[in-house]
Amino acid sequence: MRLTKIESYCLRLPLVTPFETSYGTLTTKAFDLIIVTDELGNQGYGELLPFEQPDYLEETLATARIILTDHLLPLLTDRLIEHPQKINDWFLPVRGNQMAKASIETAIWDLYAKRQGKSISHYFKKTRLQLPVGISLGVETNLNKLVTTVEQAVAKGYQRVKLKIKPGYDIEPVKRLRQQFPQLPLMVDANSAYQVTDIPHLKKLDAYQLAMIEQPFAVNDLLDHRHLQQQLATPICLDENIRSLKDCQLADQLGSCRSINLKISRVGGLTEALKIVDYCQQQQLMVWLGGMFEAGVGRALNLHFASQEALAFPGDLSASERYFHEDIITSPFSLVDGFMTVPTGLGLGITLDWAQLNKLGRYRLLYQENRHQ
Ligand SMILES: O=C(O)CCC(=O)c1ccccc1C(=O)O
Ligand SMILES: [Mg+2]
Repeated sequence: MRLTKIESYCLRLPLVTPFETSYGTLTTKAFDLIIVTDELGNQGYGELLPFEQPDYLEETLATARIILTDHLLPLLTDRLIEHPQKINDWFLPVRGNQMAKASIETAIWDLYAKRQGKSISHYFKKTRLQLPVGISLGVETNLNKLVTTVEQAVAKGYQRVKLKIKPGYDIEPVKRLRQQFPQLPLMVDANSAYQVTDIPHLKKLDAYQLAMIEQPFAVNDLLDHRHLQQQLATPICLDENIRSLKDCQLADQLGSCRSINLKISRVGGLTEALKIVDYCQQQQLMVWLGGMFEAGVGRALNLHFASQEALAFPGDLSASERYFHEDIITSPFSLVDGFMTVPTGLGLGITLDWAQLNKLGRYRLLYQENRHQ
């Protein structure tokens, strides 16, 4: 197949509740919807997901837009695409910038699946149609409010709770939640807020039967994580550290973690994400799906991907209404009786809400084939 047109809609969706992490507070999710069209008129969709600030990872939405238009699209637009698995290799001249790569790679996977008359799940192993999911909660220093929020999440059917922590807000909220919810699958995420000198303090978390502690140390620090894992009974989960299969192998073989938070965008797309799932299965390393405040298109992809039996632990995969007042697809995803349903239909199995896109988005034509060449 050939790409004849590449378009984007720049969007800014205000969050229903501001989300505080160890590094700052997010009030609006800005992202681009990428739309690719082939010579038969089929379309594929992907989300460009970096945050506006370089605080979670180095990439920002602005840098990713430049990488995409100036460096990635020229590697793609004149080529015949036989299979989306090839795209990662074509992108090798561009170092890093995984989220820019993933936006277009995932859009092409969607296009490819539609062209073949298949659901995207067709390309994954052992998928389910209904998924138990988890919720990721920001810092809430009023512990009574925190307990109420968790009660509400549990009542809605979320089956696992992740709490953001930071120095000065860690043991107390965890202790309180454990007292109130003795059986709840609970975990914490520090987003790199701690240092190796905090190890004695972090070891206190072992007392609360946490499912895991996510990314306590710096984004590129496998040695300190290894050091901590050797002294900690609770599994360490890596998020920011893992950008590729190689990163995953290195972390695993060093003993820096026992679990991987896999985000399709953070590892450069579906092809690499699928390789990571295979590796984790072979090595019996736990792997589960994380989130980037995806809107309907990214969330659909996440649902399909997380439906693989290999990702048994409930992901950061909440209903759309928990993040946004309005979405960009016609049937935003909801939680029913504690489960989310994977869409059926071709490709991602969703329908874009064009009225919403035109109302909320700023249109850009990124590429159009010149037929007269
Ligand atoms: O619900 C989600 O989409 C994931 C929430 C989350 O924890 C998160 C959100 C934004 C940036 C980083 C992270 C993270 O997993 O560290
Ligand atoms: Mg994380």
